[in-house]
Order: sequence, then C-alpha cells, then structure tokens
Amino acid sequence: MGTRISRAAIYDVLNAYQIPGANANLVALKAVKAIDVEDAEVILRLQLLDAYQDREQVVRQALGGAVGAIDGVEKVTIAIEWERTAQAEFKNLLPTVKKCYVIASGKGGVGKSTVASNLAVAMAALGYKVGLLDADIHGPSMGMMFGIKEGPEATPEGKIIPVEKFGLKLMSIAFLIDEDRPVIWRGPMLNKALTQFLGDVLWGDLDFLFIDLPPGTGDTQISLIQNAKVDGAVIVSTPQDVAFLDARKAIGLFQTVKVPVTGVVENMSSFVCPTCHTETQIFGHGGVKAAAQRLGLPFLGEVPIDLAIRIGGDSGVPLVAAHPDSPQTKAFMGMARELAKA
Ligand SMILES: Nc1ncnc2c1ncn2[C@@H]1O[C@H](COP(=O)(O)OP(=O)(O)OP(=O)(O)O)[C@@H](O)[C@H]1O
Repeated sequence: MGTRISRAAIYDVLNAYQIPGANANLVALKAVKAIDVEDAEVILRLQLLDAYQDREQVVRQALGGAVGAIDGVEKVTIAIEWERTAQAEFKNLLPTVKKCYVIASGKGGVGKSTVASNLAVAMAALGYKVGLLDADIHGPSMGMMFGIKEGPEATPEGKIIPVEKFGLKLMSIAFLIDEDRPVIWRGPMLNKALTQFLGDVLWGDLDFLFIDLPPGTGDTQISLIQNAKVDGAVIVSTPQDVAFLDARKAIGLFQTVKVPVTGVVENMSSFVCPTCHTETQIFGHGGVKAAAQRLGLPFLGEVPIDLAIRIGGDSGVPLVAAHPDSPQTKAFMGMARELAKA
C-alpha cells in the first residue's frame, strides 16, 4: 500500500493559495467545495467566480504543482465549477445616482486616481451634479488630491455626509481608516465593509458618480460592481505594452460581469519640455488608442506627463480646478463631454 495522503497538507496548500487579484485565499473565499482522496489521486472541487476564468491555467498549474508535491500524491484532478456573476442579480445601493462609472486600471500607479479626480472636476464644470468615491482600499489618495483634512460628518442615524469641494461631493474609504494603522480587512470582510459603506453615504441626487476602484481585477472590484449598478467602466493605462496587457485583464473582468467599457484613457502619453517645448515619448505614445480601436472600445483621450498635473495631485487642487484654461484641462473636458454623451 502507498503512503497515506495527508488531508491536512492539502488543506494547508488551499489555505495558503491566493488567486492573482483575489484578496483572500481559497478557503477564506469559500471556494473549496470538496477534497476527495482516492488511493493516490486527489480530486479538488472548486467553485470560483467566472470573472477569474482568465486565470484558470494559472490556478490549475499552481494547485496541481503544490498538491502534486505532497507525499503519496500521484495524480491531481481539479474540477472547477464557475459561478456566474450576472448583472441581473446585482443590487443597487445607489438609487439616487443617475449614472455610475468606475475608473479602473490593470495595475497600480498608472494615474487612475489622477484621471478620476480631474474627470470628476471637469464633469462638474460642465454643470452636472457629480460625486466621486475613492474606493481604492490599497492606496486611497483623495485626501491629498483634494486637500481634505477633516473627515466627513455623520447624521444621528449613522449615515455619512459627503465632503463638498470644487463643486463635487467627495467620499473616501480612507475617511474610515486610521492613517497610522494598516488596513486589516481582508476577503469577504473587506467586501462586506465596502458594501455597507456604499449604502451608508448620503449622495443625494447625482447625475454622475465616479468610483475610483482599487487597481487590478479581483473580488473587491467584483463586489463593488455587484452592489453599485455600474453603467460603465473607464480604463486607464499608460502606453507601455505591459501596462496595456494588465489593462486587458480589467477589460476582460468588465466584459464578464456585463459592464460596458465606456472608454479607455492613455495617461502619461508624452512629455513636453516646459523650456524647449520638445515632445518626448517616455513610455511610447498612441499604443493604447491603437489597442482600444483593435478591441472595438471607445477611446476617450490622452493625458501627457505634466508637472502641473503632478503638483495638482499632490497639493490638493486638481489641475482642472487650478488651471481651468490649460490644454490639459481641455483634454479632460473633452473626455467628460464624451462620457456625458455615452
Ligand atoms: N499625467 C501625469 N503627469 C504627471 N504626473 C502624473 C500624471 N498622472 C499621474 N501622475 C502622478 O503619478 C502618481 C501616481 O498617480 P495616481 O495616484 O493617480 O495613480 P493610481 O493609478 O491611482 O495609483 P494607485 O491606484 O496605485 O494608487 C501621482 O503622484 C500623480 O500625481
């Protein structure tokens, strides 16, 4: 008789494994439906959200390898049942919002929050009632970008009143987090906290709400989309090939959950030297537009690398509010007009 296979060892593997983009391991996500051991064969039955289908091979390889390395295991079979995340089942916790757009990116640091904040200010400058929610749990930046020092006020019923600045209603997940303590919510707990937060903000009547999502494609993003009745997604990417490859994952996620990609934005597309006015394409230029056209997605516009944009973001006055007549502001106003038409 062969070695007895340790179920505890299999469990440890599942407990340690996190799908790229997910915010918790398979056990915490309740994705493991059964572990069957038959002689030297281990059969894992998993239930995963269909938004993870693009990572099926990665999951199979990782688990096949790790479980296959356990003493006595000769064969690993992985059966995956895909759980549908259909739009029809989604809740709408934002009944007073006419249109809700999420701003998303495949990876961090591409300027998603910069685009979200300037687009929101531009939309308000067009005369619409606009709200902006910073739901980027990993790097909330609204406090700095809008110079907000005080947290929001709450009603006696425990509802939260958004902060008003530059004609916008603003709310950030950071207002609920102690800056000196890292975020310890994970997995389903984090998703539950975000959902509750979403329903507790008194937005009032809004024409547009923009939600600045955490970068990447995982269950936090999916959970927010499921609870906000999102009308469309704006994807931000830099022109580098790798960045757009990540952006494609985000596009895939939105297609799975049936949220239309309303527009793609190329950020940091070129740099114009302020003294000699020479244009340098630091990360290349135009790649995102070409890729969007290939995928049949609307291209909303490009934003150059610009010192005023960076200073605006770090000083509490977004560029569109600080320099209303600059060419960059005109670019953001153009994007806002396109979105308003969508
Ligand atoms: N077009 C631009 N020109 C100059 N600086 C920019 C531009 N876009 C973004 N930045 C700067 O790059 C930094 C990162 O931008 P931002 O915080 O918007 O990225 P992000 O994608 O939201 O990042 P994350 O989601 O990982 O926090 C900021 O300091 C911002 O001011």
